[in-house]
Amino acid sequence: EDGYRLWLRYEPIADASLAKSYRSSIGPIEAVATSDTAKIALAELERGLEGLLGGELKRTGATLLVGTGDAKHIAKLKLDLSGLGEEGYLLTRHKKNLVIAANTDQGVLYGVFAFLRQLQTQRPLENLHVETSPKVDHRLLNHWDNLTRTVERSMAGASIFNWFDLPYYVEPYYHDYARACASVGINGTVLTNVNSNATVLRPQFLEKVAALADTFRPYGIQVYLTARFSAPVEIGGLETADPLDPAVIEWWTDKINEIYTYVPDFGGFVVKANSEGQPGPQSYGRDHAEGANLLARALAPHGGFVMWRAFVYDFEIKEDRHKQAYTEFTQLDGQFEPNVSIQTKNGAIDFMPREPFHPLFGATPETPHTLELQITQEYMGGDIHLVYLAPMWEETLEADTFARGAGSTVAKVVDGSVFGHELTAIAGVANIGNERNWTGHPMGASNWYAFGRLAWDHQLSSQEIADEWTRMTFGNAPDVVATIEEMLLESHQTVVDYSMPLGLHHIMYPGHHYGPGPWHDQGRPDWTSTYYHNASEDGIGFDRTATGSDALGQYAPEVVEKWGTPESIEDKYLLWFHHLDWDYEMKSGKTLWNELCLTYQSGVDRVAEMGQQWDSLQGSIDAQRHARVAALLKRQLEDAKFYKDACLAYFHTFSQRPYPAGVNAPEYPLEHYKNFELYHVPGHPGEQW
Ligand SMILES: CO[C@H]1[C@H](O)[C@@H](O)[C@H](O)O[C@@H]1C(=O)O
Repeated sequence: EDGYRLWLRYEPIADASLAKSYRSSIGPIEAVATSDTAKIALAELERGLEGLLGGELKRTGATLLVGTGDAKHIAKLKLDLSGLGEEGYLLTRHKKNLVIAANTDQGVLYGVFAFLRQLQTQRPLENLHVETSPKVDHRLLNHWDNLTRTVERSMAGASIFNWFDLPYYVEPYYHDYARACASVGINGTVLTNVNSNATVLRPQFLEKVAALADTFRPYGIQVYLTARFSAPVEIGGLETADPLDPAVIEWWTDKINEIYTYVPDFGGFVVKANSEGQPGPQSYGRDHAEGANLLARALAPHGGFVMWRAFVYDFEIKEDRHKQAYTEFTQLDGQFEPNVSIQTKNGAIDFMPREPFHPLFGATPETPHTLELQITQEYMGGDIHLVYLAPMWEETLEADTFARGAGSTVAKVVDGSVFGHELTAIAGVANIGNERNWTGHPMGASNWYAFGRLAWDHQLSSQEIADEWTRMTFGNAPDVVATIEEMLLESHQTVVDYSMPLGLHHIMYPGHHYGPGPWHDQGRPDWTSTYYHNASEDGIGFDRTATGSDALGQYAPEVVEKWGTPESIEDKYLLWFHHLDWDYEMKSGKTLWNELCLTYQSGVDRVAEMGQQWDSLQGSIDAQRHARVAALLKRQLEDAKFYKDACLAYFHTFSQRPYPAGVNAPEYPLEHYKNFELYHVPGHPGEQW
């Protein structure tokens, strides 16, 4: 399977004159490789150059100088590496020599990947000067992987972590996973699902965790786990998990000390507490801070930290779900230990195709936030639909919270600069499994790649990242690059348009979350589609202004002003905050009903166009990957039509207005879509085993 190599393909550079010029700039490598990390870096560099340019004998340039500032051959260059920190690197030219330098071997490894990326994307080396260090310290994948190897919400096969064979057998592909992560700067991985039980904390499993940690360490990847709050009861034999109970405190302290005997550089925990049925401190009349601090205090002496999730809503429904996290966490600001970060999804509901940024960003000056993004496409077609997510992440990162005046973007809250936080982290829920190409959809790898790149530098644009990934993955032929880039960059808006346009949300089919279910009433409002779209003869949309749930009131006044009226808010968030008449006149001059129909239709049309664009690349891309994407685009087109038809057929029962010209009316009556329960999805990826 050709996709296995991801973006690290190192195919020979096809352009002969470019290859020649590279060969004349890059000669033998001078490096000191004593640590495992340095050895990996050197091997990667040799492998990359060999693949891209051919063996060393073909290269005629001056010595490529690689190493840390204290190595003799680097020290004598007198480079200023003072701004690079622990992980940054410098790519530069010193007289005739090209240089890859850093303060640590880890920085050198990142520098090597970056240097190879220059060649893979065919950038000139004449004036090479790249100096960069990560804006966020902890850049993690979160695996929603269960110990049984099922994966929640991902469709790319079973979990890559083979808990059955560990620690005896360490799969060679763990190295490939770590290498891919390191190549984009990911430096942490949470091995277990936030919904996991406590089993992984048993000694027999800690041995397995240690084997993985040992494998990942030379790639600069720290291992983290999820901590089930009721572990002291489940595996510790205690009667309570009350975070203030001395026996509980002692149990966690011992457990954490024990973990560090297995994994001396263990990163810490992610915790889902008092959410969707998970146990938590509130089960004992305590609050999130008391729960988080229990773990944080025991981790602190070892340097670990806690990512306490803000994705909280529980069986007792208190208010618009949009508001709950803000209500609970703003009250606790200032009460968390310094090694606690609140892990907050990009939006306040749940990884919808598009969400306005979460109002918690900027609202807890004393407590840092780990931004949680979803790389897996839970509500966006799983590993079947082509959706490049970086534009969506960019939208969140660039959103202005106004917490300390204009320019207090979510990115700057997360990177610590708005409130001066030291602890900075960003997490992405992984989309990989044991599919031979890791992600199922060959284009899904673009999201793994983009996550790492953005976590390192949130100022990179989604366009730049798409360009890099496309060149590295499919080659530099201009038509291939231009076509794929356009497909990628428009794909997120496309999925929004054919599924939940104009600020609609949470109207997916329950369970598998793959297809539409706007008619669904699940007996509790926070899970029910009809609650979120609120369609009736009177119109559609969720009034979250002061006349409604007033979730809008949780944002800064500047945001309230912008989003507070249907006239001033961007169309893309309109129905998220406003309930409007079907005949409401949109900015385009069309009625809301007509605009809704036309937007759904344009999403479908765009998928059809993507199919044609992809067909035009036949012969320019290897047959295997071409065929797979072509086949998936066919299914995506069917699905997009189904989504549109089901939603329009349903909304039409309320609007009772004709379909505007240019919109294909649903093929079947509403019942057809309602009865299509499983929607080609064999079970649902949320299943717990
Ligand atoms: C891991 O559980 C997930 C769950 O599958 C998903 O449907 C939900 O919306 O979000 C949860 C969460 O983020 O905790």
